[in-house]
Amino acid sequence: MNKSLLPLQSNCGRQKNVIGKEALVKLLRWHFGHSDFRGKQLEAIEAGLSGKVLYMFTAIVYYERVGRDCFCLMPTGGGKSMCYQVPALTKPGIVLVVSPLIALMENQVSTLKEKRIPAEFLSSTQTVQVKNKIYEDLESGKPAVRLLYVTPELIATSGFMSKLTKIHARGLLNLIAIDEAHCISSWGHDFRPSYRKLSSLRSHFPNVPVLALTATAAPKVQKDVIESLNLQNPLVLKSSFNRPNIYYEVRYKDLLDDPYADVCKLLKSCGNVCAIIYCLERTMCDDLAIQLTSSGISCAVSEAQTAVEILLPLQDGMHFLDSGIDRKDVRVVCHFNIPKSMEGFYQESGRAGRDQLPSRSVLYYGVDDRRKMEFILSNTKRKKDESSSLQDKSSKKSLDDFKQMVEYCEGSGCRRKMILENFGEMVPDSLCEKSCDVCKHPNLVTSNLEQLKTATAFRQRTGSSRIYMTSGSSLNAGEQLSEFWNRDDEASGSEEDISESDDALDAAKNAASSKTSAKLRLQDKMDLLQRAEENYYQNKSHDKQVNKLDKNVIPETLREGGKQRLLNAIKQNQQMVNDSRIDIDKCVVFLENECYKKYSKSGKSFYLSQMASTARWLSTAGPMELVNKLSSSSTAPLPENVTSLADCTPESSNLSVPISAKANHEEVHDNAGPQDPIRSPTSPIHGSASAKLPPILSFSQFINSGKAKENLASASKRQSPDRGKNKLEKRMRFQ
Ligand SMILES: Nc1ncnc2c1ncn2[C@@H]1O[C@H](COP(=O)(O)OP(=O)(O)OP(=O)(O)O)[C@@H](O)[C@H]1O
Ligand SMILES: [Mg+2]
Repeated sequence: MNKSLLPLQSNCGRQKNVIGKEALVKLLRWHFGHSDFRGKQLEAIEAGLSGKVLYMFTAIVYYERVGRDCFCLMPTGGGKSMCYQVPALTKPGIVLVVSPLIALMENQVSTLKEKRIPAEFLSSTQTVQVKNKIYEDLESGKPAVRLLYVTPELIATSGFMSKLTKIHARGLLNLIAIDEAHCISSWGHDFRPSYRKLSSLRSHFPNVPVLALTATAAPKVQKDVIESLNLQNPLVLKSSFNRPNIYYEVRYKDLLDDPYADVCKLLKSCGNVCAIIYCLERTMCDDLAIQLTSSGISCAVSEAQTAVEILLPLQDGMHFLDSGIDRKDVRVVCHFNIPKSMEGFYQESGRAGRDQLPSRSVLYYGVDDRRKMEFILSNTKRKKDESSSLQDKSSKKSLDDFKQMVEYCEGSGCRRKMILENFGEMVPDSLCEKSCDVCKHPNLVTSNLEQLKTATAFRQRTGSSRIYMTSGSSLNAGEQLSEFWNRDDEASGSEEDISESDDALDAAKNAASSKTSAKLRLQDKMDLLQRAEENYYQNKSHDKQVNKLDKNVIPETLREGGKQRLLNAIKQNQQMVNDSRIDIDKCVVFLENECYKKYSKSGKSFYLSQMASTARWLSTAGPMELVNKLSSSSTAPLPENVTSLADCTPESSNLSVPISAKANHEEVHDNAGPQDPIRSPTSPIHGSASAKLPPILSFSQFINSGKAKENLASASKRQSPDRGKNKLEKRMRFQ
């Protein structure tokens, strides 16, 4: 059916409730196909349309306003958009919608256009012609557009404000909707400084109702939003935050043999569904992507979001998050690391089941993740406190917020209740109806929590925490690709320097809290880390309770998945693809083998991290960088008989690539001589001889060799004026 706008009321402003409920429901059905309003939608719509209100603007100027300011709190997927889209259909003129994301605006505008509702957005991504056309329409005196989406940045420009003022002067600005209004509050989890500028809207257009919408329920945020937007006597509407169609569950990483495998199993058991996995770091996403791919699950690492996500299945190569597609049928949302706050967790898990069908939220909780996050947050707080004489309220809040998340994971009460109470909603125990793991399997959860306690206590006693290291995610030209750390980082208090050993953690925490220890000497840090590593290896063999030896096995399927990933990374890199000197397959085999050789003893996490870093590096490096890397990695070439990816197993090649230790690089260079590593017959790619290289260093050996080297270097530095050069560009991270 060819829909057109329903006949509109043009007599608004002179009577109370300009357009009645029936007419609004009719509009809803006609344009959006929904049978009735949900939650507080109708009240929010009516607030904006309600009868004339007389306001005193200054001591002597009075003005009339049709409609009332409104603060509307509705859960994710609750239908907030309808609260400003329906009013746009009730009378000529425009509804201005401020939205934080261009992708969101584009998505909503195209959906509205499909429904033949005239909507446009203005953003930096559009051509001048398109923008001019929109402006022409707005200035025409009878604009066709009903919904105009803009960014907060545009509101701050004088050019746009003067255009808006003209529209308003002609009586055509009907409503100002501020979507995701929590972005204005520094208490919120998504603060956007540009939102602060929106406070000017209320004073510029005192008689236009403002509708602030958010799914962030913290009372502090609500107060802050209302004050910052300067809402006048707003109608405050709050819907329940309960998402009855989401089943909440926590899985304990420390009790799982392999959390990666568990995610794969979980997703496979759900069938061919759309899912999102949130991780704390991109490297972990990369690791997961490798695991999922090798398990036959199609996935992609999201580039667009600050939160790193993995999506499946890929639909015609379309990443729905990156393209801003608002999918309603996400069935599973996993958090592979504990989120920073309940607000963030609620928002992200709330992406599941926006179509109201049964869905799952699964949070993988690990004690190590918790410690890492605590360290990051206290370190951030320390830095902020040091750099500002004023107490930083937001960093203290971050720590408190995180505590609530820990309680969610470690508590034995109903998860749903916990979420809702966190948002100030008191609910009866019966509300959950066994739709969280605690209510459904109380005995199992209690036993898991007991085991978790025992395992944690055991590890505390024995100091058997693991140290996970990954390479830095952004490598500058000239930096070496390495799993170890940047020794120059020691004074920076980098958020990435996390110790997992209790000893080391305590020391690191102390470092975070005391000013003097902020300058913790590199030597101390190394000692701590070395001790942690020794503890780890000592205890590993006795660690019968948490037997994780099988974690170190790197199966062939994983290796094949990894090679495929490296191959894809090179293929993304046009320079490499177009360089006829490069034999891509052989490069892939060589690089994967390099990672395998180095990490087959240390474990899967080490291997995956290095593979992920290599893939990232490959996707952007130039051909010469690849040449340099191969030549500096080893003189050991691929055996001549290696012609395919499958040929190159550890047994079939004699590669041993100690790129982690600079000492070895230098030795290798000396042996290799200045050859072109690609063309040379003895190059890693085309060569045939296989040189015996020094053994792979353990972390302790590396440190000791580093110390020896440092002593040598400092002796030579004392003689050389060129101090500060040739620093080891190494970076360490714990995951
Ligand atoms: N009255 C209604 N009846 C049925 N479905 C509705 C109704 N109102 C909205 N919806 C549907 O609910 C879904 C979510 O709507 P919307 O995107 O507006 O939610 P939201 O509150 O803005 O969520 P978020 O916080 O994620 O932005 C959409 O698919 C929408 O079509
Ligand atoms: Mg929305």
